[in-house]
Amino acid sequence: MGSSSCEGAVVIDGKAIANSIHQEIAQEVSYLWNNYGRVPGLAVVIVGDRKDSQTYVRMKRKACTEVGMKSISVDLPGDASEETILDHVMELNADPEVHGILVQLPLPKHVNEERILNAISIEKDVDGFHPLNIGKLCMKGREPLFVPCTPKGCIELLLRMEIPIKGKRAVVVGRSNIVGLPVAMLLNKYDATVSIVHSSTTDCKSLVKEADIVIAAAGQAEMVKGDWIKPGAAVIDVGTNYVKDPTKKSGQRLVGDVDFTEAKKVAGWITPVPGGVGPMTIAMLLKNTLEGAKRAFSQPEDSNA
Ligand SMILES: Nc1nc(=O)c2c([nH]1)NC[C@@H]1CN(c3ccc(C(=O)N[C@@H](CCC(=O)O)C(=O)O)cc3)C=[N+]21
Repeated sequence: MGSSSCEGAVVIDGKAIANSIHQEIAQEVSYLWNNYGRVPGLAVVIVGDRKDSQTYVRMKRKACTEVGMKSISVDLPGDASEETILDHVMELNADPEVHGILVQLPLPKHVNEERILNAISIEKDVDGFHPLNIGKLCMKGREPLFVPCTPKGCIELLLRMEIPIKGKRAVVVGRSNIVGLPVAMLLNKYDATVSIVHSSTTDCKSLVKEADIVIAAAGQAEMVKGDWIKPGAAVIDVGTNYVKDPTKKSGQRLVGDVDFTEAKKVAGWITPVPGGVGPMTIAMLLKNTLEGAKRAFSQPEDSNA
């Protein structure tokens, strides 16, 4: 399970792997219900009506209820003030039925994103975006309370496909706070030798070509070409770029940061878009929420315990 291959690389079936993780989580949720009489709760906050954000938020809320968790929805108008959003975060921080808080990004331009993310209780920071959680992720011998979902999903794919990490060369394309940087730090924790390439790197291609593991997270449609890939490498494509496609009813098509058709011919493993990292991001969000709930339930001072 979890892969298929006819020509070239093994295509990693992220959707199938995410589905089996959902099943594992659903079992743990029913165990918690049977033993504690409580279920994990995930609050998803959305500000404004961006179409892509609404799609992702809908998927997160649906996945949450499907595994038996409680979904708490906070939908605010695009002109909601920073104070209003902060008030909602504070209320969720104090709510004993909420174990995870996700504020969908990007926030409207008038809102200071950093201020909102800093206000989320680190015990409920299921996105893993709080600076304290990111800081611990980077430090030797320290463990954050939560690892960011997309980076955690990339590692989970490598682990479940039994792709070796220790001692291997990994190259991360992109250095965003939510994917590139944390995934590089995680690969470092798993003892890969990690390089990060970005918009100011002079020769991305030759660096990527040395990699046993490539994580493409630059947000540039199909920028990683087939001839950038070392034969047999594992290629994990984090990109979610919508490009114009007049042959589609919607007029657009979702593509990754990797030229899939060409890279598949040389890689050892490759993730498709869609159906690769995307579903894993949601599976890891549920996993983080479950972990947060288990920590809360095992605390004697927890108000509902
Ligand atoms: N606070 C916050 N946390 C996030 O984790 C977060 C966020 N903000 N803002 C936006 C990005 C994006 N993101 C995705 C989640 C699932 C898919 C996913 O499941 N994609 C499907 C396809 C979906 C489609 O067809 O549009 C797939 O790749 O197969 C993609 C992207 C989470 N993000």
